[in-house]
Amino acid sequence: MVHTTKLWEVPKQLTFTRKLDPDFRIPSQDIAAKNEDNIIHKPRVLISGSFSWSLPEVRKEYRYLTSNDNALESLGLDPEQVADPRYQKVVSGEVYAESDFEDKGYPFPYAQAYAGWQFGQFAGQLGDGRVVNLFELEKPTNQGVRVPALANRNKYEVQLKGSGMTPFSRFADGKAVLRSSIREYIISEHLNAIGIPSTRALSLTYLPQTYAQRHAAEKCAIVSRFAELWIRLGSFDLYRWRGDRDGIRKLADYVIDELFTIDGKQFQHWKEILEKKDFLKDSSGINELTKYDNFYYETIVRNATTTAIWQCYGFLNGVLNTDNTSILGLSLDFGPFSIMDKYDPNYTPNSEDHQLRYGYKNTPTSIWWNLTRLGEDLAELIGGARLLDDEDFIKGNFKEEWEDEIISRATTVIEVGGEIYKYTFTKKYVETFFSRLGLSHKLIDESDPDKANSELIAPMLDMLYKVQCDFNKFFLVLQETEIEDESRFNATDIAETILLPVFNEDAPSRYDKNDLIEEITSWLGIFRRYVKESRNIDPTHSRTESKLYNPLFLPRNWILDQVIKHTEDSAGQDLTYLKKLEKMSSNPYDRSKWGTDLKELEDRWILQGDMGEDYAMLQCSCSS
Ligand SMILES: Nc1ncnc2c1ncn2[C@@H]1O[C@H](COP(=O)(O)OP(=O)(O)OP(=O)(O)O)[C@@H](O)[C@H]1O
Repeated sequence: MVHTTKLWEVPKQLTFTRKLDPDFRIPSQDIAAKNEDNIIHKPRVLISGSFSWSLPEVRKEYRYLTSNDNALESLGLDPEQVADPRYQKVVSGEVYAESDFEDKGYPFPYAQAYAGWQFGQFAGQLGDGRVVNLFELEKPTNQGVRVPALANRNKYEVQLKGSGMTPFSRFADGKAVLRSSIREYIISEHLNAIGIPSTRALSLTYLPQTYAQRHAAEKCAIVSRFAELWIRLGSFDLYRWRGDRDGIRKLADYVIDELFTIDGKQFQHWKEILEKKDFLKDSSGINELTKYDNFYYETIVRNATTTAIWQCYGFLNGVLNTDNTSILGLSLDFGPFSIMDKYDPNYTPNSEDHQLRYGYKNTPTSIWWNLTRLGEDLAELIGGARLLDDEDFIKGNFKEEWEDEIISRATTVIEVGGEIYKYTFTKKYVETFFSRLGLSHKLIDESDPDKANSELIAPMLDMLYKVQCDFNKFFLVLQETEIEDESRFNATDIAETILLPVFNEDAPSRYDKNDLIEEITSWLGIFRRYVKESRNIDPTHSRTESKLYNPLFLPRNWILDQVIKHTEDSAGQDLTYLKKLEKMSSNPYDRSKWGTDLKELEDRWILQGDMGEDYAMLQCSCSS
């Protein structure tokens, strides 16, 4: 579908600021516009309120670099407009340097308040320290993007990252460097294109005269990005910390009304997903679910789903604090992320995460840990189901005699949530690996998805750990390998001649090659049985469907580093590498969209694990 809408012409609104309370020091946009004592950019702790009005800081020079075609499509925007200065001034925030921006239809921007648990410790108030939220855009009716329809909001919230200081900047500078901005810009759209729920990135603007001190002085940039909602688990942590019962309820009602309600009825996506399981069967006291219980379970199911898909693609965020965990289960905030090159449960891309808290094997438990904090934030709402209409409860006149009942019910709701999380995670994990292996989901026993995990997937990962081949390439090679034809199937041959070269023979291995061949052969036998059963149970299913799930290209760390260096060295003048990476990572299943330029570079970038040890399993720091 060809869109003709121009960004500077579409109606723009804000819902968050209408439904939630402002910082009481800046109660109106007029006061923010006066900006006495630079209050909209000065860090401080808010004693109340969900947001502060703020404006992007004005920079000396803005140089528009690029926009993502899939993102333009999702927003229903005309792709031709990106060359127009009116478009470029919106996505860089430059338009807000003009005093008449409100007359032109742009609402006054704001920064959200939130808090967070970081590496297991409560960090107090955080908030959008280098982000301003600009406006909402209606989604076009025909969405051409291949992402699970998790959210049901008919609009996106657009914001800028790296746009300067806000009341939430704490001790930092409000800036984002070009390096981290390129990384976020590329990975957001790559994840979305793979089919992993994610916040999205629309554009990248370079600030050639703005520097930030990181390891060295680095040039800065601004990413414009969008999501159905930018609320994090940490948003709820803030109100609990403040002891603000009314704030928690308002925020929960906002999320429920905006996201989990269709035609006035609360949407119970989680119940549809878990149709076959009755999690409440053995839990006395919570048979009647309130809207807050449903909201909590919805958030659990969405996060379990996303976490499972991350694991199947080896994606690691690197910093999964509650302020980086989305209420909607979107991948969010891309710092030291990576896509794991070789299967290693102990891998973390974050060079500062010495405890491996956010390493591969600890990711599912870390997200559940965060969701437990959310359960505690919501404890009075999920525990006080019987009291939800009580006037004293609503007004926050808490009575001691309620306490036991609230604690007991909230504990049960959270415990049931744990079961829901475990089951949803396992089911999605097995389903996603089945898709990558070209197997029909009909083979999965819904009452016990773990069975296929222990029979097929766990041994596969064990084998991949020992063999240390490239994780993604394994699926690509396997999907091209004949498995079913009896006359052509010889597991040992396949192990030796087809799979072993992929298995990086030169890499040092603690395991004997013959033992490895035996293990591969044995696993191929199990896999072959699954392939046959898959065809028997679901004759319409074809193994080639795996091509829709196995990306031909991944933006690995070394590729990102190369593109960043090339773009930085040319001071943002030579965008050829960036544009090439953008095309390949936004269309990872479709080579025909990669363009005809830089073919040699393309050939190197798709070598997957064959680049050698120096290019694999790289780490980076949080500095951004
Ligand atoms: N350079 C900076 N200037 C101001 N605030 C910052 C800066 N870097 C990080 N922060 C703030 O510190 C907190 C944690 O930072 P983190 O790196 O997780 O988030 P972020 O990448 O800035 O933002 P987001 O989560 O919105 O992508 C956030 O509140 C963030 O706004």
